[in-house]
Amino acid sequence: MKPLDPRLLRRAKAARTFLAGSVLIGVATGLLIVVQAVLLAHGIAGVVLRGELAAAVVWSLAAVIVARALLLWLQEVVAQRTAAAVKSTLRRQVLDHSLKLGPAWLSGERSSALTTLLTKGLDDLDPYFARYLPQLVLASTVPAGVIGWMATGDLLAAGTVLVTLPLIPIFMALIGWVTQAHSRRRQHALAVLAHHFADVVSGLPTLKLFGRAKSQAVAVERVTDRHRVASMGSLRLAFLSSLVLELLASISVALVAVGVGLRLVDGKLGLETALLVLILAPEAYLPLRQVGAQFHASADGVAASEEVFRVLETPLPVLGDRTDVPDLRVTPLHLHDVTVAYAGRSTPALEGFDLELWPGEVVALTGPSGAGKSTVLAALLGFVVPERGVIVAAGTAADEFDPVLWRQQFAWVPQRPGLLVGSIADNVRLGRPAASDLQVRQALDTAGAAELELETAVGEQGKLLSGGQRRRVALARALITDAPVLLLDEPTAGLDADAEAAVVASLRATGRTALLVAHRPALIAAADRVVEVGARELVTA
Ligand SMILES: Nc1ncnc2c1ncn2[C@@H]1O[C@H](COP(=O)(O)OP(=O)(O)OP(=O)(O)O)[C@@H](O)[C@H]1O
Repeated sequence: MKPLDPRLLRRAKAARTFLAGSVLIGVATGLLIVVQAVLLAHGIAGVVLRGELAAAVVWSLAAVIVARALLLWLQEVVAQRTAAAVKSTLRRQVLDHSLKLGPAWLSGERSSALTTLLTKGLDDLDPYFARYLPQLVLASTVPAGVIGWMATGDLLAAGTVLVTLPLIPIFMALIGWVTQAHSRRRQHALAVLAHHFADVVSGLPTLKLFGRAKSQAVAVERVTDRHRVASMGSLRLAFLSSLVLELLASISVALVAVGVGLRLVDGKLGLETALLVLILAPEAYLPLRQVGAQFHASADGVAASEEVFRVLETPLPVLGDRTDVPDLRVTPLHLHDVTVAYAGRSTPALEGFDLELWPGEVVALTGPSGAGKSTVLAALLGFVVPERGVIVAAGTAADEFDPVLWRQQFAWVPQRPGLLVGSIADNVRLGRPAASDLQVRQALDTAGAAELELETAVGEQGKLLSGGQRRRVALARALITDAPVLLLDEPTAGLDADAEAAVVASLRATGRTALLVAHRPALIAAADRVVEVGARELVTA
């Protein structure tokens, strides 16, 4: 684990400003430490040798202490604000990047692990900014100033500190290697715990039905235990390494003290200089020791930020930028030899697929489960990039167009439509935010959802609605757009025969081009053409 990840500075502007501010505060703190030691040594020597304590020394000492307290407060305030700014910057960047990587990438990630990373994971960066980084700056500024000043009074003591001081970073680096592995293990254990828990909670009704709820409780216990063991391991390591660093620093200070004491007795060193060296010696080691201690507190945050960079460094697909997207109301679409392979799969999900989609026609895609029907829709929407083959509109490959403008040509109802918390009307309006209540009502009626009230709550992921109702709300959301092509993945699943017939009739009445993934005979029969995915041949209905 690097003491300071340059990517953090590169990605978050707030971190750069903070580091610059910390260096200024670090230099000022170093100066104040030396001034404080000089004043203390002068004051104590005055009392011991002359029996007097100058008021100027007392007041100056008080001023230095107040100034140090103010610097500490300033550092804390700036650090907390920086941590908040960096976390929100990283969160925004990860969300933006995930959106650009698209649904195909997201489906390969564990959403619960990503959620944990963006919430609790990044919160672990607080101690990194509030404690570790300021201490790291102090560790690289204060010892230099302190040793330099010591050298002006006692070269031998300064030499002793100079020789023993590097031992601390060497031990810290050794401990760092071990800590890194521990932190990764802990982050992994936390991610496993998060998605295991999320899976169990979402599957609780099924588990109860099959009488497996108790055994899952045992599994959750096991995963929790693994997280506990990993956390305890990290704590053990933190305590042990603090012990080692404290011991090293104490022995080093003792070495300096013995030398100073002997020379003081021999009369080779004045009392004031000896006091100055004795006061300053621990100050040289303190920032390094503290850095070691804070390193553990922030290791989890750094591990989380590494995970963030893994996401941010996932290369984005090359996106087209042409804005002259043809109007698919009048332009046919051609899919030629389209082959799509998902990462980590040995066989392509869709192989050598050909299709012509003419304006206004209703085409049904059929084929066995897993044949690649949904993948055809994903390829049209640009969510997956074909490994081979091309999608062409008006003589131009679809991937040359700006994807946002290209997708405006389509309205999509996926197999599992994502509904947001809010009312039915809110969800339908996602298709056209300015739609009036009347237009929302009409879209719902056309989608066969006449019985649904506009203000009915849909709940999280549409959980307050039945499966069929969710699909019809999603269908209404697609219909209310003015997209010329409808891509509908089993739009009538969960509907009874009458409702299905009504939906099919109203789909036709819109006059738009529709590509339907269809299993049910009524839907297949209603299409102008049926294309079997996986068969590479067109069947006319
Ligand atoms: N994100 C993904 N990552 C890896 N493999 C995937 C992904 N999505 C789909 N697949 C695989 O690609 C193949 C085609 O999937 P697709 O969903 O297109 O099939 P489908 O014909 O729509 O199936 P169904 O009728 O069951 O919905 C399947 O073998 C599936 O396991």
